[in-house]
Amino acid sequence: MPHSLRIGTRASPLAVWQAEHVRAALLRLHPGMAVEIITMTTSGDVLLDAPLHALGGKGLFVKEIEDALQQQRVDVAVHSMKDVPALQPDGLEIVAIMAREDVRDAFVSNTFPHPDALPEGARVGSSSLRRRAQLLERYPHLRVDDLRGNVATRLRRLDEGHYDAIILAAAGLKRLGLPDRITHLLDIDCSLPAVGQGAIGIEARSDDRQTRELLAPLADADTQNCVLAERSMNRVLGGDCRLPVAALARWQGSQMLLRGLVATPDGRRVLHAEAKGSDPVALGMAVAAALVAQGAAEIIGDVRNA
Ligand SMILES: NCc1[nH]cc(CCC(=O)O)c1CC(=O)O
Repeated sequence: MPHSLRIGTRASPLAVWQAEHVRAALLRLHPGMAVEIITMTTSGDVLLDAPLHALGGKGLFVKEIEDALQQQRVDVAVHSMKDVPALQPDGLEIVAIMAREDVRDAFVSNTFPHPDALPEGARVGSSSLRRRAQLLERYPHLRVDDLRGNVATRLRRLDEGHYDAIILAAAGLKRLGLPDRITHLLDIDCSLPAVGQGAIGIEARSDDRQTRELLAPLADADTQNCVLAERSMNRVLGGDCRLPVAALARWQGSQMLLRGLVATPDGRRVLHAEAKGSDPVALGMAVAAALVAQGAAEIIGDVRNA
């Protein structure tokens, strides 16, 4: 057992909470181990003015941390799986995905109890094309405006009156001890979550066997298979968190049910597909193929070129 381990993470309060969650789990297994958390700023944190989907390059929130991992400045990287691109860089591996928090999106408003209550022209803050598309499909009378920044920043912008409501991941609000800010949890039929939403991923160097073995027990097999299925779908579609792509896998007995969605950002075309299976990679590929058969590749191509 190494006597010390360095965890790299973004500096946002949510990211630090997640890194501390990993540290606490490690210390339960190995009391007395020295686990240091090293925070870093990523380009996703710096480039706050541009809407997320307009920024080139994938993995804005993970790249700098992965660089530190490859350069051995840290031994472990902790990420929100939602922010981890479909393709892994050479030499790095997600060695464990922990048990999932609430996967749903949360509607947060100081005025309106439910999105049904939003009047014509109400302003909803979200920079996610996935959330925008699903909101506009159901509520075409709304105005969806960009909103970036960490959870506290977004809540402050809402409280300052820049928006009538905002949409955030329930997982982030719960982890930060802010569940009271959730006005209404959106059913997955209204807002299918992002690939990997609510799951924490732990990454290490592929050749660092000792660290990998240390981390392996933190994995939750059920969550890991679900996230694997979602990511398998996303990999086929070439999706990342900037695209209007959603997926959620859940266990139903001995099988997973994977639901996938691809939409135009205006919500006028929304493609759905679902399938059941127990092999996560095959399941993801099957749902992706069903979406492609309905025109998903064209929608994604148009968004990329926009
Ligand atoms: N894109 C930022 C991000 N990455 C992960 C979460 C929430 C936590 C999670 O989904 O695990 C958030 C904030 C949000 O979408 O509201």
